[in-house]
Amino acid sequence: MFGFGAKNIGIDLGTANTLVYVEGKGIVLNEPSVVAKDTSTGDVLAVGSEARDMIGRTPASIKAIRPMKDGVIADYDTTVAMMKYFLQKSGATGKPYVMVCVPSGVTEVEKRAVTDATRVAGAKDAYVIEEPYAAAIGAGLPVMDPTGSMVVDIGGGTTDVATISLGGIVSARSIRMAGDKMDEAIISYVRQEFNLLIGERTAEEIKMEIGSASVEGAKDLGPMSVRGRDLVSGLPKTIDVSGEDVAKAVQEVVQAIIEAIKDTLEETSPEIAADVIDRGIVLTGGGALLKNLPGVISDATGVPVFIAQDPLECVAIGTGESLKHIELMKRRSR
Ligand SMILES: Nc1ncnc2c1ncn2[C@@H]1O[C@H](COP(=O)(O)OP(=O)(O)OP(=O)(O)O)[C@@H](O)[C@H]1O
Repeated sequence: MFGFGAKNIGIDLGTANTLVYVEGKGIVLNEPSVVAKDTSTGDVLAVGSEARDMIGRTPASIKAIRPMKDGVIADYDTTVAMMKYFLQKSGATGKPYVMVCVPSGVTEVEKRAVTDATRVAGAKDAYVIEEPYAAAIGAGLPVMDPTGSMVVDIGGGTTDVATISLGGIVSARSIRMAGDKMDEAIISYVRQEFNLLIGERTAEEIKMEIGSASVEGAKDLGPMSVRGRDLVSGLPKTIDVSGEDVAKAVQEVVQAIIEAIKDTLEETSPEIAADVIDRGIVLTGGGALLKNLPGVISDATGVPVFIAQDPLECVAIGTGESLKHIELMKRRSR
């Protein structure tokens, strides 16, 4: 922990993870977007990693809450409590100006909820930046050049697809299909195929370890031993899940991501489409790490696909970089 005056701050307020970027310092905090609360008093008991470890393991008197859902605020008061904690933990002592990213295509009401929550959490003032734009900056794409770039940010709650040129978004799509939906799909697949009930943390671990975007490419992945509760006997049970099982489970989400990319490409001008073919599509966000995803997207679109360096940090880095233009951003987001 360290203290600093009112420096500008960038926050990637994600459905799965929140990252805080302090101007001049870089990323100083990266924690799960989870809050544990006492259900009777409403008191906050833990935030971040400590609270995440409680998911699925809390007694009736404690609830582990993920206050963001599908990229937007689902529980306002809990989001404020979480942001306040993260700002303090990042060492913010004065009242900073804060830039927060939001998925493209969110409503004005959803945007206002984010800026209000940030002010209530301690910001002097708050502004928003669109997530795919921040992701593109963080991935090092030439956003200001007269050349088209395409970025696909696959987070926990949303997949944001955008083409960018000359400092602005040319076309964009945001779908509420990303990492969380993959976890849900794995939970229902395991329930249907194996009569086994597993928790969301387990599903996420399975996805990260043996998840694959292509069934073909999953042959060498797994098997992985998975523990849960047998739906018939009600008792704990261990089963083996194969990479192909997981690939089949996440197919619907992968196809939805591909459709969003195709739709966005179809909407762009021939010049930008040509630039994207030349330069390729860049993937950011934690979902970009799903095995075989670049190959599957490339096969479906005919465009080369790359994963950005540090995909989980691109949005936070881009939000932080955009603080350099905070005066312009203030005018733009008004
Ligand atoms: N190796 C991996 N394979 C597959 N998925 C992964 C991997 N690592 C992380 N993820 C997934 O990435 C998601 C989190 O990514 P990220 O932190 O970019 O999202 P976020 O910014 O919190 O969400 P959003 O942008 O929707 O608000 C989670 O669903 C997580 O399970």
